[in-house]
Amino acid sequence: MRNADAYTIKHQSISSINLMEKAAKAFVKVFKKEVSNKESKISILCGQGNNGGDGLAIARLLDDENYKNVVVYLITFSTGQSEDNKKNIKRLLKLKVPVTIIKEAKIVKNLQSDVLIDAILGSGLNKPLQGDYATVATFVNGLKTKVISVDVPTGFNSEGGIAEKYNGIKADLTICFQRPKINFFCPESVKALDKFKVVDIGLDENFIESQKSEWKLTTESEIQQLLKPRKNFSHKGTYGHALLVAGNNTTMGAALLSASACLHTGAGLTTVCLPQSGLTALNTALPEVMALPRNQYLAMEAFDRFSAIAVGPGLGVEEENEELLEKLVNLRKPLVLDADALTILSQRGDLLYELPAQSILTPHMKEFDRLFGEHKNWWKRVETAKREAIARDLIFVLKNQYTFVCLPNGNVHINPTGNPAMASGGMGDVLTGIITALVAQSYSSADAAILGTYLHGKAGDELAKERFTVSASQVVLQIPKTMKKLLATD
Ligand SMILES: NC(=O)C1=CN([C@@H]2O[C@H](COP(=O)(O)OP(=O)(O)OC[C@H]3O[C@@H](n4cnc5c(N)ncnc54)[C@H](O)[C@@H]3O)[C@@H](O)[C@H]2O)[C@@H](O)CC1
Repeated sequence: MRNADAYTIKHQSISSINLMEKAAKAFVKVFKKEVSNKESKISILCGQGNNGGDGLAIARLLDDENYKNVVVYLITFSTGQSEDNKKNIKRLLKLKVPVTIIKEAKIVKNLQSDVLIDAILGSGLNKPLQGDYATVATFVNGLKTKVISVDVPTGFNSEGGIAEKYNGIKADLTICFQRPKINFFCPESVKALDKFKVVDIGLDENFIESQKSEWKLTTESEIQQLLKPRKNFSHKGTYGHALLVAGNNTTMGAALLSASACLHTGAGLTTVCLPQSGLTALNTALPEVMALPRNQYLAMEAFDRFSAIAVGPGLGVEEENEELLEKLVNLRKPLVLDADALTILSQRGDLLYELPAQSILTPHMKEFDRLFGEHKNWWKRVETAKREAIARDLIFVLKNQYTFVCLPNGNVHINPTGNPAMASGGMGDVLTGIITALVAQSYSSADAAILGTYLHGKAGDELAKERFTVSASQVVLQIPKTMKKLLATD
């Protein structure tokens, strides 16, 4: 963003002070919707850098908008002051907005306001908060006032691991400029923010897009371009034959959910390789789906006819399933590996390192750590996934509210869809079914992982608009509607 900032200033003949003005305007536009009462008591805490400069410009713009009780507190714990900060203080001092200089943290302890705007430190943070800065953050967090941060909460680093003992400001809302910070997508960010909104401040988009970055936030238009419509004169053979090796006596539901997701995501044919005890349930619940009984007579030739094979949902970790997984790995065709298949792999390092290229692994945090060891935080976990994806030509779908899809080319696609209403059993089985259906329909492993993850979350988001919780079966039935809508708006 700093490069984009500099590029925009140079190539669009916009001065840095005007860019700051644009950022402040974009902030105020969202702020007005969040805090519509013009009588609200608003305290703005400003630092001495450009984040503080934004805060000063915001104070002036809120005054223009007739917010009647705006008070600015200028934090002067450091010696330097940025040029644009100086310019904005001059502009502000022409108005009647009260400005108090803060030399000691204790003044913040008793601030009386309805809303506090945090513009102390932004993306310029270069070390953890210490001394008075840390004390101010502690006092702000104790105020029980709604806190809205400018660009990033004070003390929160935009990239890299989030400290286990975060000591910065906890914001109710962060209004962030142009692009979300990568750390917003790590679960540990809950220590620093409840939600964030990204506002366009007019940085050069072509330049941003041209910048090399391994981080890609999946967008709806990319998904619309990936998604292939059904073809004229097509038939079931056109859309592949998916196999799910799944289910066990007490976990047959996982196999059914996966198979149902596969069917509804458009695989031409779906077969489940399951124990005899699941046949009645499968035939009753999903008459469209075929069965391949999983017993001692199962020959590996039976696996030749499938265009995609997933293994793991509700499989069980018994010896015979471990042997079957080994045989599947030895077929040397890409696999989709989930749940118990991942558990088996975590005990069979030899198999893990023999996985066929382009296989897709869909672990949640615990499954991932069982495979590759404990990780201190999500940043480190994603680093490992990136490294393993590159080294072994694998795709990792690291499940989380914002799932990270790590590809063999080193890119990490952050999936923006999905929500807490979906946090319930069976969701992972559904995701496996969706991804497998896409592989069966000839999507590359990378595209199937990116697209499948997006569709899964998007279907859940559509359902969550009207529901407190969303079940896995509901997501399955929503998938065809979600796909249709995405194509319709293309
Ligand atoms: N393209 C962009 O990203 C734009 C950024 N703007 C604003 O500029 C901000 C970045 O401004 P700056 O680079 O001036 O940096 P900040 O305002 O975030 O920080 C100011 C200075 O504080 C010092 N500092 C860092 N960590 C500290 C710590 N732990 N304790 C005490 N002092 C510390 C550093 O020397 C830093 O330069 C953004 O967050 C955003 O609010 C906007 O004004 C316009 C456009």
